[in-house]
Amino acid sequence: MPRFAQLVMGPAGSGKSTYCSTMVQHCAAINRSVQVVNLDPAAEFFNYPLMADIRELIEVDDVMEDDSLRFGPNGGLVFCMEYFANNFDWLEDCLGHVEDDYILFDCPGQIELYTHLPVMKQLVEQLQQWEFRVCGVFLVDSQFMVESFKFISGVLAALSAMISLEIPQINIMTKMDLLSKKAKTEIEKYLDPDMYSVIEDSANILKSTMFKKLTKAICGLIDDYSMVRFLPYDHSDEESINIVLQHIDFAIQYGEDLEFKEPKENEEDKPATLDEYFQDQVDE
Ligand SMILES: Nc1nc2c(ncn2[C@@H]2O[C@H](COP(=O)(O)OP(=O)(O)OP(=O)(O)O)[C@@H](O)[C@H]2O)c(=O)[nH]1
Ligand SMILES: [Mg+2]
Repeated sequence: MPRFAQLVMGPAGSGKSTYCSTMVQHCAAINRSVQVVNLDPAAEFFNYPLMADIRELIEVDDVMEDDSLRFGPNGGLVFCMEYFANNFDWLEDCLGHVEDDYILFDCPGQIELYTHLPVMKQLVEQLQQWEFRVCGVFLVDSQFMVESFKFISGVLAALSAMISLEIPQINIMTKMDLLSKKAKTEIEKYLDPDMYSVIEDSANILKSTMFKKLTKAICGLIDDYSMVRFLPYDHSDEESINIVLQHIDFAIQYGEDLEFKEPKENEEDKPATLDEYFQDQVDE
């Protein structure tokens, strides 16, 4: 029986922890069991129940206060994540083996974790060895995506995570509720981007021919592979949460080989057949 995981990634403050907590609530409402593991050694507050917490293994504050290490906050986080990568057996103990496991990993916001450090890739490989089907969920704040240049750098950040992890990845623009009406119409063209219109937009702003050419080449490359699309996400809109979940389920084929489970109902009230069930509905 496969197990399922979402690796919730993205720049600092993009809404990863909020996403995890709304996803847990949404899944509870539709009767699906989802658990969250905190992988941010600097996190302080959560509004979701934790299945496991990396701070039980190592905390950034301890690393920074250690006289022999003397790290700052970012170096401290990198040290913690490397320590984590050397102690995956801690995670294995925490995860145990629950039937139909579905786990969200709330990752830290340091972008270098998704660009050139090996720890996330090592985590993916380890999860795959434990029979997890892993989907990357890359979040970017929609407020930082409304202009062509910001959009290009957001796409490149999402792409570098995709390339380094080699797993299916769903990209999400968060905080759609914070956009003005004008920005909302503006952003629609960036969700399923036509890179040639992005080139035109940026050409009007750029003065240097050299950078115009570079932007054109980058946009052309993104368009050729058409690998980057974004789903809009608003944590207060059930429909947007549902659409995101459906895309992720599809990417990791969740539900295809689940065993059918009887709903937990009072045996006496339970209709014996589907026909009886529909008849009950009509009678009511
Ligand atoms: N309005 C609005 N605010 C949001 C949304 N998602 C997140 N936020 C807010 O954005 C801020 C940052 O959200 P977090 O979920 O902590 O972001 P994070 O990516 O976990 O941040 P780090 O772990 O520090 O990298 C919080 O104040 C959230 O309430 C959203 O969809 N809409
Ligand atoms: Mg967080």
